[in-house]
Amino acid sequence: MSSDKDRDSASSSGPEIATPTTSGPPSPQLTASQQYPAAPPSGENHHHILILLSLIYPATIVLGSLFSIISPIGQSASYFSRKNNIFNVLFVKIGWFWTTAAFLVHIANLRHPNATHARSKALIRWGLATLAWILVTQWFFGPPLMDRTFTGTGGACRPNYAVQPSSLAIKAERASTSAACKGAGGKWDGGHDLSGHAFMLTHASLFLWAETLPRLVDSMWRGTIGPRNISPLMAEWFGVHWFVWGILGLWWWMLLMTSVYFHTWPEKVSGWLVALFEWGILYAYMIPLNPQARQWFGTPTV
Ligand SMILES: CCCCCCCCCCCCCCCC(=O)SCCNC(=O)CCNC(=O)[C@H](O)C(C)(C)COP(=O)(O)O
Ligand SMILES: Nc1ncnc2c1ncn2[C@@H]1O[C@H](COP(=O)(O)O)[C@@H](OP(=O)(O)O)[C@H]1O
Repeated sequence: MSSDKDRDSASSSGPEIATPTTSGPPSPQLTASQQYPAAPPSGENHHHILILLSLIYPATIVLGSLFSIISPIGQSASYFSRKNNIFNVLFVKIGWFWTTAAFLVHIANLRHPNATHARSKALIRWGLATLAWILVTQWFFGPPLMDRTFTGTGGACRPNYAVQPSSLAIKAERASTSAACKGAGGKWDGGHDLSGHAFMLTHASLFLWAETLPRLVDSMWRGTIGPRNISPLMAEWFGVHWFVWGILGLWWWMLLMTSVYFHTWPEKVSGWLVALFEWGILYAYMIPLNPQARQWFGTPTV
């Protein structure tokens, strides 16, 4: 665990400050009535809150999966058990787009004294999260990791000769990705089918929490302990945080629905575990514990 001393010494050579402190200069955009009467939560507090928040996702997978076994509601069809439900089609299926849009709205509104520098570091962190998403779900020097896991554990695209024209059946037989298999009308069958939804929804949520937590905590702190100037605070919630909260809420609900209606236990758990990988290295380990990493990747800020 890094101390605040470490953190300060790392940030003294650059502007990667997690939150404003009483010793640092107040943001020029804050009026006198908005100045901080006491220190807002430190980077170390953010780290602890982030680790606690990350537990929401395995808990959701466990609860959803148990519900699907125990409850008659979980075993019967519902709107959310349909793959073509509007939230799946319009949001989750292009989930990285929505996550990126919410993140961009957040960094466009940073009120850090050196917001340009803070934004460029945030974009580097987004680039790393995007790379992880691409490698797992889109492309890994050919088929993505989730499809390689599937074929590596004995899965394959099985054509249906009874109903498919032979040209399509041959295409299905040769398919090495789930997208190509589906396109050729085959059945992606037999291997460990890591849940792309469990991966993407957890990965995107953890990324958004890590990036926006200092600002969310700071807003909450100013709304309770800090200066009670309600109108700028309301403007902050509705102008900045609404999009992030909306996406985080929707991703949580859709993860619950995936847990209730789709996949096996091991497939959901492996999707969740893979989602922890890049996030865990960057946000749970390197940024809090390694001053050099903070120089390279910056620190999520207000
Ligand atoms: C009102 C305010 C609006 C503010 C708008 C701000 C400006 C927005 C500009 C945003 C630019 C974003 C650029 C982002 C680049 C992208 O990420 S585009 C890629 C979009 N694609 C996806 O998100 C696909 C996500 N889906 C998947 O990965 C998979 O479908 C899945 C979820 C893993 C499931 O796999 P299946 O095989 O389908 O089961
Ligand atoms: N919450 C959810 N709502 C609707 N469909 C979901 C879902 N979670 C998973 N699915 C569907 O279940 C299949 C496997 O998902 P995944 O492997 O990404 O977890 C996918 O079907 P399709 O690929 O036919 O769309 C996906 O759309």
